[in-house]
Amino acid sequence: MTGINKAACIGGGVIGGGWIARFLLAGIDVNVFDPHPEASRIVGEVLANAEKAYAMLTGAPLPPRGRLTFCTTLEEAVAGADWIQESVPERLDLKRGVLTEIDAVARPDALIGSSTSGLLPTDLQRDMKHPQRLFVAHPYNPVYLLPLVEIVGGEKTSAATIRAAMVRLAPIGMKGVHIAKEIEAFVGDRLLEALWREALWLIHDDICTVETLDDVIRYSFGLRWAQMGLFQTYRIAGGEAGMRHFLAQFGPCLAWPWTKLTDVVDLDDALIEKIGRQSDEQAAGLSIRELERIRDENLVGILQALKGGDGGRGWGAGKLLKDFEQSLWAAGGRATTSFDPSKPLKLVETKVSPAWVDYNGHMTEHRYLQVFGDTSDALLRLIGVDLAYVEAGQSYYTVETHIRHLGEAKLGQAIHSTCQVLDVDEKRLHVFHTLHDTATGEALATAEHMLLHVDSKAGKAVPAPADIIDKAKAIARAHAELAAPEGAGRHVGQRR
Ligand SMILES: NC(=O)C1=CN([C@@H]2O[C@H](COP(=O)(O)OP(=O)(O)OC[C@H]3O[C@@H](n4cnc5c(N)ncnc54)[C@H](O)[C@@H]3O)[C@@H](O)[C@H]2O)C=CC1
Ligand SMILES: C[N+](C)(C)CC(=O)CC(=O)[O-]
Repeated sequence: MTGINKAACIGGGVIGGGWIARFLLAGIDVNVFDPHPEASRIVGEVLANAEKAYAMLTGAPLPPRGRLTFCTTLEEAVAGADWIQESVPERLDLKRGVLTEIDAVARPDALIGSSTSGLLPTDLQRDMKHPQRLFVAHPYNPVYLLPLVEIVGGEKTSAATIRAAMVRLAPIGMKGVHIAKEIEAFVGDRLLEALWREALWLIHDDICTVETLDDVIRYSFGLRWAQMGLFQTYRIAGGEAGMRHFLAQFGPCLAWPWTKLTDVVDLDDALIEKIGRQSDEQAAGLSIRELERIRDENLVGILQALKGGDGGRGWGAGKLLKDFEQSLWAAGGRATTSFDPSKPLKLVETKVSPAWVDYNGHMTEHRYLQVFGDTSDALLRLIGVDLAYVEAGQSYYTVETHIRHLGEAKLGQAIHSTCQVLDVDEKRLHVFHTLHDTATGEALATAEHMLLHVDSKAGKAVPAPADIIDKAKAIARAHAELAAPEGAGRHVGQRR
């Protein structure tokens, strides 16, 4: 088994809530145990954020959302789960107690991950009867958008557990990295804490305010780090001589008195008050929920930009997103498998993402083509032209497109596309797509395309196989009974 069938989340706060959303939106049923009286409200709010973000992140067909169940005992929550994620507060005694309780009632083959930010798995597994299945699965906030999970084993964790944990992350759109040796705070939080310690000194010593410090990050290396890490960035900074030159030039600076990294600032009342006040000023009245919305929209935009990186192949977290989407398309998800012949096919449902909006405040031109292209792709999958078919050497290429813009699609608006197949022959597929406002049904744009069946290696049009043509013709026959779409056959400059 390489996927998670049922998950249990013990603790449903900031991180537990993020895990719950990640699992549910990947189609996995989740049981939750959290004694907090408002746990279901808090989880509900995180889930609502996650759903908004996913609607903007991807047009790929997500599986039906998993079932969410709040349980009154830990035992009830853990029953039947094959991945149990502990996300209770960061206290060794509390986590040990909870993990030992999980261990006593979990399925023998269940994997048990801890979200701890820095505790050693060896310490966490000390009292467990089956410690071989406990590992650290350290995520990043927001768990539903940031894909990384640091997987760390303790002295008693089995190699099989680590392998099993790693393979189960890809199907939920995450990237596991196995940290070879356990160490407090692993890799990510080691780095973040070094930065955090130095940042607190800079505020303490009145070198800058929290806002200036954040500006220094987000207008410079913060942007770089989303797409290349520290070492690849510095390799480039070494110029043509690369990393070795970089180390020769900047290595000696490490011995200069640049940092206070080894000292820990005293977070006394005065410093807490100073940081709190400056942080309030920086927030300028925005609530945590509003800041989360802005953060999520920005992360969606960055992930989408990275999906188009490296010449469209996708780069880093964007490549991971692209691969995840391909697996969603391959799995079919919500894609139409049977169709109602009395209507055009409804093929793509999505929301207008922040990265799609232009200076006019509405969806920019090329995103229309993107949605219409996705609509053609969905139609092709429906008639059997899927990734395996394309990899085997044949495909359909779009050779002509005419888009009409009839209305405006605004940020966050729910939209969907429909397709009417106008004509099919052995090489050609003539389609008419319409983009609708989902709330009103209003047509926002139409696109008419001619697609040609090609042998990709030979680079020339060839007849499609009979089974593909038969499926396309069955749809075209049904669609021939519908009224011809208004606007079909129009060209630019034509009188209405
Ligand atoms: N907040 C962050 O940025 C990150 C936190 N983490 C780690 O995730 C874990 C959870 O942290 P947060 O979600 O931030 O804390 P949180 O305080 O938001 O949530 C903790 C939740 O655990 C619940 N809880 C307490 N005792 C419990 C018990 N015995 N059984 C079940 N639930 C219980 C609480 O009611 C609360 O809802 C910690 O280990 C933390 O280090 C990891 C990555 C990032
Ligand atoms: C502050 N923190 C140590 C809990 C942060 C993390 O563990 C990871 C993150 O999301 O920054």
